[in-house]
Amino acid sequence: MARNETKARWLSWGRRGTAGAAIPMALAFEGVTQRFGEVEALSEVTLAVEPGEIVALLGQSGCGKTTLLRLAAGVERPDAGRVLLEGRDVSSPGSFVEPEQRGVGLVFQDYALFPHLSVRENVRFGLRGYGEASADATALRAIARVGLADLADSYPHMLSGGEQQRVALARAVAPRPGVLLMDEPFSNLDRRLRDVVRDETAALLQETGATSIIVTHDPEDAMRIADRIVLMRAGRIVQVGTGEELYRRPASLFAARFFCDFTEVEGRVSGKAVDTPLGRFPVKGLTEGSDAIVCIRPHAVRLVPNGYCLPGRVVTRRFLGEVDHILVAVDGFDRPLSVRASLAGSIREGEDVGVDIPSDEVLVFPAGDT
Ligand SMILES: Nc1ncnc2c1ncn2[C@@H]1O[C@H](COP(=O)(O)OP(=O)(O)OP(=O)(O)O)[C@@H](O)[C@H]1O
Repeated sequence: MARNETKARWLSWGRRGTAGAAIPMALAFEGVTQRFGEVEALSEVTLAVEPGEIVALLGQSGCGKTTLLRLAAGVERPDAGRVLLEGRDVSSPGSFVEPEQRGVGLVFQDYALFPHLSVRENVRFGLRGYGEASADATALRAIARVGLADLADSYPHMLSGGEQQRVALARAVAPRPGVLLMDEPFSNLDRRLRDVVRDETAALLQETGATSIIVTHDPEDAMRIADRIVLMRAGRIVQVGTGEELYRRPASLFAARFFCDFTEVEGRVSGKAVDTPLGRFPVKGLTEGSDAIVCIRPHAVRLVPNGYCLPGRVVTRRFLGEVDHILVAVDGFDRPLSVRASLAGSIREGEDVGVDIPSDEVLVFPAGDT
C-alpha cells in the first residue's frame, strides 16, 4: 500500500478499538519476511516485545525499520511469518486483524496533523468511538499533558515543529492504546529541541505504560528513550540489548561503529594479542595469524606527560564545552588518534605528550567483520 494512502486510511479509521484499552500488550514477530518486488525488506525477523517495554528499532536508512513498524500496525501483511498481539495471531499470510481492531497507536514521521482542524479537533479525531463530552475531556487532558493547553484552539500551521510533534503524540496516546508505534518521531526537530522533546516523550511513554516501538537512525535517541535497542541491518536483526550492552559489548564491528567514533587500527593476531602500530592488545577467540581491527574509544585514551607510554604530538585541539576533542599524531601510525578529554586548557597544539591506551578499554574484531 502506498505510504500516503496508508496514512489517510489509518487516520480515518479513528482507532475505535483502542478506547479504554490502557493495558500494555505483548507484541511479537515470528520469522517475518517482507518483500517488495526484488527487495527483501525483512528477512525472517523474530522479536518479542514485553508488555510496557520501550523498544527502539535502530539502523541505517533502508534496513527495514519502518516496514517492521507497519507490519505491527497492520498496514502491511507479511509474505511469511506472523505478528502476534497478546499471543494472538494478527497478521500472517493466512489471517489478518484489521488495524483499527488492534488497539495500536501510530505517530507518523511528519506528524500527519490535519491542517484544517485545531489542536483539540486533531486530538479528538483519534477518539471517535467516545461520546461527545468524554472525547472532549479526554482530548483536553492529553493536550494538557503535553503542555499545550493554551494552544488547544490553534491550528497546526500556527505551531512550532516541537509543538506539532506534541500534538501528534497527544493524538496517539489519548485513546490509551496498548501498543504505541512511532516512526522517527524526532527527526524533524533541531538538535536542542530534539533533546527536550525526546525527554518529554520518554516521560510520557513511561507514564502511559504502553508497549512502545520507536524507529530511529540515531543511537542517542535509542539509548535515551528505550529499554532495549534492536539493531537492524539489511532486513535482519543483528543485535538486541540495552543501550549499555550494545555500547560496551557490540557483537560486531558494524554494531560497534554505530555507537562510537572509534580510531580503528589494523593489526595481526599473534600469541593471544594483536600487534598494532599503537601497541599490543590482548584478544580472545581470534585465529592465530589472522588480521584484526582494534577499536579505540576517544574518551578511553589518556594523555600523560611526555616521556611516558607512547610518544605523541598534539595536532589539533577543539573546545567542545564539557570535553575537548584532540587529534594526536603517534609515531608509526599513519592517521591521527582521536581523543576526547576534559583537560581544563592544559594541553596546547604542537605539544609533545605521552599516550596511554588502556587495553581493557579497546574492542577487537576480526578484519572484514563489517
Ligand atoms: N512500499 C514499498 N515499495 C517498494 N519498496 C519498499 C516499500 N517500502 C519499503 N521498501 C523498501 O524496503 C526496504 C526497507 O525500507 P524501510 O522503509 O522499512 O527502511 P527504513 O529502515 O525504515 O529506512 P528509512 O530510515 O530510510 O525510513 C528499502 O529498500 C525500501 O526501499
